[in-house]
Amino acid sequence: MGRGKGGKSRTQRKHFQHNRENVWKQPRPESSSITNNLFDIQNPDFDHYYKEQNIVSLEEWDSFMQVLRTPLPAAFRINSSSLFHADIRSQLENDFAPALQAMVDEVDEEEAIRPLPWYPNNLAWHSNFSRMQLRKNQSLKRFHEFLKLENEIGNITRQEAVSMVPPLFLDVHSNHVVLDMCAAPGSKTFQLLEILHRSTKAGSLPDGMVVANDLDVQRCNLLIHQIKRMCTANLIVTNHEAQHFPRCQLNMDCDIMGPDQHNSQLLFDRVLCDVPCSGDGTLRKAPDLWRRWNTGTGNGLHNLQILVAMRGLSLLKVGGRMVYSTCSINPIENEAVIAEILRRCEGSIELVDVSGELPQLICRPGLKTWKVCDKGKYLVSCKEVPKVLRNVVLPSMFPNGGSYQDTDCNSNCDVNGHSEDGVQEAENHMMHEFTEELSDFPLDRCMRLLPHDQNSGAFFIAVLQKVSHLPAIEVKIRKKVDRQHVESVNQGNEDAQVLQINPSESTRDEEVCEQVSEDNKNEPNTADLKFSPVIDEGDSEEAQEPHNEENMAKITPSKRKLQIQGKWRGVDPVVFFKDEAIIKSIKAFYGINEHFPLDGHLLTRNSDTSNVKRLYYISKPVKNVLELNLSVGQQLKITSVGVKIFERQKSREGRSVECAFRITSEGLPLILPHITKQILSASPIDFKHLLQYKNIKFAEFVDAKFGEKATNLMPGCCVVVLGEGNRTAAEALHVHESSIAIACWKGGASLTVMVTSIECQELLERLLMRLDRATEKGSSIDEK
Ligand SMILES: C[S@@+](CC[C@H](N)C(=O)[O-])C[C@H]1O[C@@H](n2cnc3c(N)ncnc32)[C@H](O)[C@@H]1O
Repeated sequence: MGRGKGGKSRTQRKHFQHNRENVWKQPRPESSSITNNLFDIQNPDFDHYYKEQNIVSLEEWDSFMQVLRTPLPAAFRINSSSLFHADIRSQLENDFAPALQAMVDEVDEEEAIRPLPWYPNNLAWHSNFSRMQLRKNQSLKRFHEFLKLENEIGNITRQEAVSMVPPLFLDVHSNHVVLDMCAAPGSKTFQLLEILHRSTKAGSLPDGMVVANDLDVQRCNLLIHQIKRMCTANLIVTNHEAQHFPRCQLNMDCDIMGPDQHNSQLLFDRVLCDVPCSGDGTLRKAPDLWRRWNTGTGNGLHNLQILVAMRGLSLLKVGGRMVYSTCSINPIENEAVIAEILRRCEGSIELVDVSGELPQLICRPGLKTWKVCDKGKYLVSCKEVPKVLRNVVLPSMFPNGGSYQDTDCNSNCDVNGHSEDGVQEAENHMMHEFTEELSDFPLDRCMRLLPHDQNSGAFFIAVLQKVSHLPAIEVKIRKKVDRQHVESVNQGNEDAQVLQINPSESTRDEEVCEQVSEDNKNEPNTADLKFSPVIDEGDSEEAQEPHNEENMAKITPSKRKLQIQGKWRGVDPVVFFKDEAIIKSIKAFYGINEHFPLDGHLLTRNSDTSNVKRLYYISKPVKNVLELNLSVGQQLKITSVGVKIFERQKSREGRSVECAFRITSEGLPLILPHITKQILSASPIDFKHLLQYKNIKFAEFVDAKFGEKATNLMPGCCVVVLGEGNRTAAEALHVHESSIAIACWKGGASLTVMVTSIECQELLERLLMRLDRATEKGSSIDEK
């Protein structure tokens, strides 16, 4: 195929330089991108604030700011679960890297593209081009097209380099149940799923799973769209406020989880807490943030961040790990949050030193001291905060925390140091000379990634380990609900076919405790509120939460109202599909072996099970969670679950065949190793023709035998595997000759491909590249 090779062409180089100049018009680095013409890339408040915080030493300040003002180089990750990940890596190493390098050699000393040294197996790449350059520069067109196509297909994910770090520190194993609390748009969820699937053999599914949650429905949909490319049966997507993520806790004596799963609450081995933040670590990517930057944003998010992190820790198993991360530079959203949760957890949580885990990653220790700023006023201790500011400046923002109850100092003074009786306490805070606080916690174990260290965005990461149950923390606002005599009744899940999702109209109303909603996140609640939703496993009020209607009468009316409202509004129900006749017909038609259980693993999102259009496959751990969720009154608001595996063929042809359910592209990789009928192996040339022409008459296949076999298939859906032609599909799969396969429709006289055009195009290109390589290899062997 006529793909460009790495040779240096003078015209190309000239063209590249010309285009590059078009993009980077101004002298670097002060204003080095088109975007920088549009936005003011400075903000005196930002400079002042971060100089006060000693984010970097004064000697480093200029280089820090210089890099922060340049556009962010694009980075991307090869999805290790893709069939073609090795092909793509090799294409980058052997084709794009030398070709792009040849273009930039005389312009720049930095490598055009290179693998990120700290990311395993050369699967993550840094490019020395900003997104804008990739879009505008003609010479980069081929590379840009490649990135776009592979991203769409799901072979790569375009993601900021530093954002790839948190999942790596989570130490996920294939049997872990993982919660991604603020997951959308899903780049880290994707990574977590990849890690989970990494060590599972073809044809089997991991014992673990991911619950990806986000507050924003639209962003949840983005995540679903992203992850669809992954074809996983081990994911549930939920839509809750993370700080009120349901506990799904059963009465302790129940053991509905089966002998291999003793938990009666949905607890997690790993939690990723990538909280909403002010995002000033992304200034290189979003320069409009310069204009909007102010200290209020971080201050306003601090309390929500604590609540989300505390909820995450309470849902974490003892011994489990949680990673807290933000793309903010601000210590109020970072170290202050970590210090506060360590304070609240009283030794049950440890901050882990992971500095040796990714030795090539350049990171700096977390800060141990910082200041709180409100509207230009800098405060070093909560004792210094005047009464009028106590709603916005919380004690938890200071290195040593504290409480306004413990301090009467300044209590009569307003923000300018005026006391209530009108007498000015001149320079009040000066008089008291509060000393800067230094946190006692080992906050230096937190990690700060800064832009000028490795030409990236900025990020903050803290790794936390739960060493024992959390202490029960005082909840002031929580209404008293007497549930002592309430028995938790576990409605037998085996006869409940329909999982009609949780009886509550809104997540906000779901719990009785005080909460900070997304809407009022910039207005922190009363500062001395020792609120925390933390009541750990076992001693939680919710531990005895009743879920049958009889018991509803014993709890508060408002709670009862919420519990019996029916399914979540606007969300499709999750229904176990149990139509034996259909399941039997699918099994028989495709000859699905017993290693791939369908019973209990198929779902629909339609309560009218007589008219099911799509069937979703779920893995065993997902099944366990759904069953638990059913038993606890369907607390989870599930927007997506499992992988679409079968779809009813609506056409006239579909109605006349023995099995109207066709295998979907997403479901094919999952079921492929388990089907024994309706499957054929095609020679590369016939496979290629199928992708090229989409529909081929039986008589027109190059391999006449293949045409014959295709004629003998039952009418309806079938699968064509790329093989060497003379093997059966089962043999082809068995010898790992290939797991490249496509779903087709066997009609009266021809085979029709049932794959989208873009997938066909990508598959065709990959196939042609492999054929090219095989031919090259063959000819070099011949030459030898
Ligand atoms: C930093 S982004 C997460 C990025 C994501 N982890 C990724 O890697 O693609 C923060 C997310 O938190 C969500 N969010 C904001 N407030 C939330 C809350 N109270 N509970 C759950 N999610 C929330 C936002 O919708 C946003 O998608």
